[in-house]
This record gives sequence, C-alpha cells and structure tokens, in this order.
Amino acid sequence: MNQSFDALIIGAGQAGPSLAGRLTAAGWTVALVERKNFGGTCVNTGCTPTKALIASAKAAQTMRQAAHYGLEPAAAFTVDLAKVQARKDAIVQASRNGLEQWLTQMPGCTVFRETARFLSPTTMQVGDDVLAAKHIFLNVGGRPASPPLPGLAQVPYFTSSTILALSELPAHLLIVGAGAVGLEFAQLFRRLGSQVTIVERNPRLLPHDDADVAAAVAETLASEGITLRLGAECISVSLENGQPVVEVSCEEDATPSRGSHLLLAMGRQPNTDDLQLERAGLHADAHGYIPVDEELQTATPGIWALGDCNGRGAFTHTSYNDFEIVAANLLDHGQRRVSDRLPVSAIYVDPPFAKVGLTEAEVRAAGTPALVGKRPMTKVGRAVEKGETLGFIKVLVHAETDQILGASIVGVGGDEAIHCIITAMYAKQTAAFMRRSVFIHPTVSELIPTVFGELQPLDAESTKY
Ligand SMILES: Cc1cc2nc3c(=O)[nH]c(=O)nc-3n(C[C@H](O)[C@H](O)[C@H](O)COP(=O)(O)OP(=O)(O)OC[C@H]3O[C@@H](n4cnc5c(N)ncnc54)[C@H](O)[C@@H]3O)c2cc1C
Ligand SMILES: NC(=O)c1ccc[n+]([C@@H]2O[C@H](COP(=O)([O-])OP(=O)(O)OC[C@H]3O[C@@H](n4cnc5c(N)ncnc54)[C@H](O)[C@@H]3O)[C@@H](O)[C@H]2O)c1
Repeated sequence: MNQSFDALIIGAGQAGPSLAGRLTAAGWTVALVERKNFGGTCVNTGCTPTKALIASAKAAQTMRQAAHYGLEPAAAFTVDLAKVQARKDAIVQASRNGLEQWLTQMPGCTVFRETARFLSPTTMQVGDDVLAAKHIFLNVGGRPASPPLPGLAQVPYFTSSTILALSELPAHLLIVGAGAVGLEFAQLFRRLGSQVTIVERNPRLLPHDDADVAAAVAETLASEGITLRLGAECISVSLENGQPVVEVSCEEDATPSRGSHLLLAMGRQPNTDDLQLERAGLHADAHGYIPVDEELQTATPGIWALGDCNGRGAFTHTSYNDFEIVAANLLDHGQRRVSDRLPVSAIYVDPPFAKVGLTEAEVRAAGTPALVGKRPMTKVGRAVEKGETLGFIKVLVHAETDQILGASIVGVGGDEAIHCIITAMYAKQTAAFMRRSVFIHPTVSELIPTVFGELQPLDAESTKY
C-alpha cells in the first residue's frame, strides 16, 4: 500500500522515538519504522543490560571484600549467571516495553515493524508498503563489527549482543579488543567468577586518553586478576579440542591465549549497508557512516541522519543530542549545531573513568599555555571512607584565560562528579568560579574546587603524584 506522511523516522534508537514525540506534538504525521527492538542498542544490547550486569558484578565484588569492611561473610557465595541475566532482562524489558507502549499509543504516529529501504529521496519500501515523506530521519544505529580475523570462520564467538544470553559462566573468557566494550565485559565477568584474558593490538589501553588514565585502569584490572596482553600483533584465532585459542604474534614462540569462550569487542559498524542509500542520492563514507553537516542534514535535502550512523558520536547522549538539535532547528527556529556539544563520556569499569573536553595529551599537542591540577583518590575523604581509593581527579585550565579546558576522573563516583565540571564548561566558566563553589561534604565532588585551587604549570613533571 502507498501511504504518505509528513515524516519517516527509521529506527527506534535514542533519537527516533523522541523526535516522533516532538513532531507529532507539533501536528506532523509520522511513520516510525523499527525492524527489531524498541530502544535500539542502548536499551536492548548496550548501556542498560551492561550496566545491570555491572551492578551484579559490583555486588559480588563487595561480598568478596566483606572482611575489608570488618564483616565476617556468613558463607561462601555462588554466582547464578542465569539469575543475574534474568535480573538484567527484566530491567531491559521494562524499558523496552515502556518505549513501545509510548510509541504505539502516540497520536499521529504509525509504527511499522519492518526493515526500511530507499526507493527514491522521498520514498521507502517498508515491508509490502511504500511510504512517502518530504522529511526522512535515519536513526539506524550500528551493530558489532565482524572484522576479518584470520581463523574466525572456524571458531564460535560471542559479540557484545550475543553474550547477553549466556546462562553459564565462562571458565575462561578471552576478549579481543580493549575498548569500552572489552573493558566493561572483562571486569564484570571476572567479578562474577570467570578467568579473563584481554588481547589488544595497541601497546597500551585507551590510546586516545592520557597515559595516567590508562595506567590507572590497567592497574585496577590487573589487581583483580585480569590478564592484559597488549601490543598483540597478528592476532588470529583457532580451535583446540573444541576450545578457542587466540594467537597474539606472528612469531612462532609467542604463547597463545587459551580459553573456554571468545568475545569479540573490536568496534561497531553502522547499519547503513542495506538502506539502498544510492537511491536517495546518498553515499556512506569508507567506514559506512552517512556524512552530515553541522545540523545533521545529509547531502540530499529533506534527509537527516542522527545517532551512531552519522559518525559524529558513538554514545546514547550524542544520539539524543542529535534529536535535540534537529527538533530545535526544525520546530523552534533554533540554530543548534553538533559542534556546540562538548565531548563527554564514561567507561563503566569500577572505579569508572569519566572525561570532558580535552585530554592532557591534546592540550600539550596543541601547545596551549595551560595549568593542571591533580589529586589522587587517596586524598579524597569520601573515597577513603568507602575504601575505594584507586584513581585521581585531573583538571586542565587555560593559563591566560582561566577557562576550563577539560577534566578526567578515574575514581569512585567519577561518572557523577564530572558533571559539575561539564556544566561549568557549558557555562564557559573559569577555574576561579569553580574554586568559589561550595559543595556538599562528604562527597567526591567536594574536592573538585580544591583541585582547581592546586593548579600548576603544565610541564613535564606536573601531573606526577
Ligand atoms: C555493550 C555496549 C554498551 C554501551 N554502553 C554505553 C553507555 O554506557 N553509555 C553510552 O552513552 N553509550 C553506550 N553504548 C553505545 C550506545 O548504545 C549507542 O551509542 C546508542 O545506542 C546509539 O543509538 P542510536 O540511536 O544511534 O542507534 P541504535 O540504538 O543502534 O538504534 C538503531 C535502531 O535502528 C533500527 N534499524 C536499523 N536499520 C533499520 C532499517 N533499515 N529499518 C528499520 N529499522 C532499522 C535498529 O534495529 C535499531 O533498533 C554502548 C554500546 C554497546 C554495544
Ligand atoms: N560506557 C560507554 O559509553 C560505552 C560502553 C560500551 C560501548 N560503547 C560504545 O560502543 C562502541 C563499540 O565499542 P568497542 O569497545 O567495541 O569499540 P572500540 O572501537 O572502542 O574498541 C575496539 C578495540 O578493538 C581493537 N581492535 C580493533 N580491531 C582490531 C584488530 N583487527 N585486531 C586487534 N584489535 C583490534 C581496537 O584497538 C580497540 O581497542 C564504541 O563507540 C563505544 O563508545 C560505549
């Protein structure tokens, strides 16, 4: 059947549903097309399930550390992965169902549970229907990349999506890739009781972040018994007695890593390959991303790309912000742009690593005259009281303007505490402003004004402690 709408939204990830809400509230007719699960990656196979599992893993770790807090454990505990997964599934399902209910009952919104493909710049094939609209919004997200690792065709492996259905704990989980996915799954499975080995081709963790951050994260993982094999060259996989083996070097004598299960965590690829983009006059870049301008419009007028598929962000908050930009510019006469947003992110290892703005390495490389303040978590009262003193707070400030350039927090509560610095940076505030702020005692955040009061010139030695 041929049907016309004011707008087609493809994908119910982190931008599409909210955009449907805004457009329909403004009186537009909207067709929202989702082929899989409402909520996309974040709700179903990304943020929500992993953070639910990480919470179980944290509870296991706390039980393990009972004696450290003066508690005598009543008995040895066991981990029932099926129950851990069931808890996670219930959280995911509640979120997905809530979203589905909202969308299917949204006045002015017609939901199609199909795959959409372009027929022309203004029409798409959606199942048996042809849908037409002057405005098309692509929010198609991505999926785990399947890189051409030698031997992979012969070896069963998990991705960040399929491992979420595992009901028995791996005896020894081998993980290839030490990005956010690899690190978060490594620690959570270790804490649930698996042996874990991470194989990564980079010579150190988190190559886009500062060396002190990478060292702190590596120290945490190593202290929990996770084996890190960094700088692995010529990674290949094979099966030995039905069990996966990861070879880490072209050299014959390099010891391979043997395990019981294999998780590939080597990045994601955008879901743009089956959209028939060329029929809409569009071409993905070499990585599969749809190029967009600062307002997220593609090269074809009337077509926008939001979220992970445009390559301008790789997070839920960037996808949601894409929705805000498009909605503001279309409906509120706004002039919002992608470059208005600050780079912010967190990796949910425990303690977490959160950051905003520039890293120390980026500030150094730019030659910006800068000051740095750094305080180890051993000097943060709340961290000491909690018995979680790994990591540090680090802030960077322009030496001449006093503007805040960036911050990294590795440490307990860092994923929350960073937000006072994020807000100050959006308000274009200074280190002096931060120093005059009075925060609540006892918190991790309360030390942030102190760190802004301990600034030193950024020289070769200044961030050592
Ligand atoms: C394990 C893991 C953990 C993560 N943790 C975090 C985190 O803690 N914090 C964070 O900010 N980010 C996290 N992320 C990243 C985050 O999940 C993504 O950045 C975010 O979900 C991207 O949202 P999106 O709206 O761009 O697309 P998606 O959420 O991927 O949604 C796209 C939707 O489009 C649908 N679709 C695709 N093609 C078509 C088509 N042709 N027709 C119809 N429907 C289609 C898909 O089925 C999907 O539902 C994590 C990712 C992973 C994998
Ligand atoms: N907390 C969060 O916000 C969070 C959590 C999980 C995932 N994510 C997002 O999901 C996306 C995917 O995460 P990811 O960790 O899979 O990807 P990633 O790109 O962050 O990391 C992939 C890792 O695999 C390694 N790698 C890639 N190809 C390789 C090869 N051929 N041989 C050896 N090593 C190789 C890379 O060096 C890199 O360290 C990212 O955009 C990430 O931001 C975010």
